[in-house]
Amino acid sequence: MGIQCTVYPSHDDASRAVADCISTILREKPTCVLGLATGSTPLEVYAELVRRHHDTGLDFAGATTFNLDEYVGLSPGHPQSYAHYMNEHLFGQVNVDRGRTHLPNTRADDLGQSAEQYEMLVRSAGGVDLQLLGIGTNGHIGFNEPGTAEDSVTRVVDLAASTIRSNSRFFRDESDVPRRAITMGISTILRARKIVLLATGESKADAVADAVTGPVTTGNPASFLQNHADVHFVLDAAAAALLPERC
Ligand SMILES: O=P(O)(O)OC[C@H]1O[C@](O)(CO)[C@@H](O)[C@@H]1O
Repeated sequence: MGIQCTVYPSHDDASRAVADCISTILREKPTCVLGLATGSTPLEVYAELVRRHHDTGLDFAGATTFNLDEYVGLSPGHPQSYAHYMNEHLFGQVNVDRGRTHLPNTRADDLGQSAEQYEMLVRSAGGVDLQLLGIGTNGHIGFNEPGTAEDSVTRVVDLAASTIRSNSRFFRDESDVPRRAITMGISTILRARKIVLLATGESKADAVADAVTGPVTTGNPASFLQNHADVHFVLDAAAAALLPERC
C-alpha cells in the first residue's frame, strides 16, 4: 500500500504521462472501463488522447466510461456542465460509443435514486479498470469534500464553500455556481483496479503532501487513496514541492 509519486518538470509532461497510462490500457484491454475526471487539470490529457486518436488510431470503440461527478441544476448543454465538458474535450472528438459513456443523471426527479442507479451501473459494468482523478485544493476527489467517510458511495452532495469559490472562475459570478452535485463516493473510487491522480500547480501542493504523507483522515479525502494497492500520483514540480525527497 502507499501512494507512488512521479514528478515531471511541467504540466504538459505530466499530462503526456497520464495519456500514456490511458493509451496503454486502451491497447491492452480494448473493452476497458475508464473512470474519468473533469476540471482544468486533465484538459491537456484529453487533448493528447484526441491527438493520438487522429495521429495513431488510438481506438476508443470498445471502451466504457464513467465520469466521477456532475453538477445538479445545469442542463447537459450548459457550457459548464461536465456532460458538455466531456463532449467538447473528448467524446465528440474520438470514436467512443456514446451509448457506453456515462455521467450521473442530475436531471432526474429523484436524485437519490439516480445516484443509487449510477453506483449500480458502475458495478454492473464490472468495475473501473483505470480511474483518473484530479484533486481539489482542499483534498477533494470527485466532489467528496472534507468530512466524507471512506465507505461513502455515489450520492447527492453539497459543495464546500471553498470549492464553490474555486470553481467560480468558470462561471460569470460565484452565485451561478451550483451548490450540489452527484458524485461517486470514496468507496466507489477505491474499487477501481488502478487509480491515477494528476495534480499540477502550486495551489495543489498542500493537498498533495497531506494526501501522500499525512494521516488517512476525512479531513483530506484524497488521503484515503493510501488504502488502495495501485495508486499513482502524477505531478508537476510545483504540485510536488512540499513532498519529501523520497515518497
Ligand atoms: O482540475 P481543477 O480545475 O483544479 O479541479 C480539481 C478538482 O475539482 C473538481 O473540478 C471539482 O471541483 C474536480 O472535478 C477536479 O478533480
